[in-house]
Amino acid sequence: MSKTQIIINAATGRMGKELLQATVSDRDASLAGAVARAGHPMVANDVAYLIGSEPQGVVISDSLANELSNDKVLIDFSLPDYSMESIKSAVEAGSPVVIGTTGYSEEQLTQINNASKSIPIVLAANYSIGVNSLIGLVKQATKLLGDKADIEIFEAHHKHKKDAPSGTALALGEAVAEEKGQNLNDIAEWARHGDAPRKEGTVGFSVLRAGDIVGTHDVVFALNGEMVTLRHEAQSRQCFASGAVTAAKWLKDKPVGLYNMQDVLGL
Ligand SMILES: NC(=O)C1=CN([C@@H]2O[C@H](COP(=O)(O)OP(=O)(O)OC[C@H]3O[C@@H](n4cnc5c(N)ncnc54)[C@H](OP(=O)(O)O)[C@@H]3O)[C@@H](O)[C@H]2O)C=CC1
Ligand SMILES: O=C(O)C1=N[C@H](C(=O)O)C[C@H](O)C1
Repeated sequence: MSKTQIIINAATGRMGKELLQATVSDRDASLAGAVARAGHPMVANDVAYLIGSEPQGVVISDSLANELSNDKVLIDFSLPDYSMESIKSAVEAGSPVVIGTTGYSEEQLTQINNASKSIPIVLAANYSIGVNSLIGLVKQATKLLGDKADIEIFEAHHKHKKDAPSGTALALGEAVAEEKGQNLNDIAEWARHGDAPRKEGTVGFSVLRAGDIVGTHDVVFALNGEMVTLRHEAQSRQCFASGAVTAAKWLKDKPVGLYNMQDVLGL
């Protein structure tokens, strides 16, 4: 079986570097390109400078369009506006895309859905096997306790994270809402301040941003006198990066369409 050729977008980012490392370490993948912002000091250098490895023979480019082709899978963990431009380039080139970026608007999500009519796309707020298993556990707990318990979702991330709540917290909230047969927007309490008692049947969200926390998510089911907490704690970014490379290998020969990490893992 031929190796999956992968292009890493936003290669100089926290996840970009982790994705380069995961790609070069995977025996069934080959790093076919790496892209950074035009003017970034790393452009025109070998990716080895970003991951502290032997030279890889892959020079960091500042033009995504020049790197893309339909036999290469793009992995994009960047920021929503730039990511949308990148997905447009992928549609023009016919390249499959694994999207890890979070914080999209409803309109951007609709555009991604439209793009998936031309190219295969995996979209997931979290590529770790742990979080994707947690989603199933949360559905099960909601089935058992959802009509009796107060459900709260807490997430903690590093101080540089831009979007809140995290994409993963939203996906966990969607899992609860789906199991309750409701829309998340109808039952979510996004913030509390001042005179703000809990409303029956809502799902409360709380967010912490501090230091270099990689990512922690709790889903709490609180009853009178007892509480069940389901927690995922990422101890490094490796779990996200290796999951995204797994998704790229899975996506390579798939028909056009929009997939998620549950599809990739067969969960
Ligand atoms: N799905 C998952 O499993 C995970 C998702 N994420 C998500 O991935 C995304 C990235 O996270 P992280 O790596 O921590 O963030 P960083 O801020 O470290 O990286 C963002 C990258 O995007 C690049 N970028 C942004 N705008 C542009 C632009 N206009 N042109 C070119 N490059 C651009 C930045 O380049 P520059 O530095 O030059 O500005 C940077 O390399 C976030 O949305 C995060 O939530 C994170 C972890 C796991
Ligand atoms: O920005 C991050 O770091 C992370 N973002 C993703 C999210 O928004 O859920 C996944 C992970 O928690 C790390």
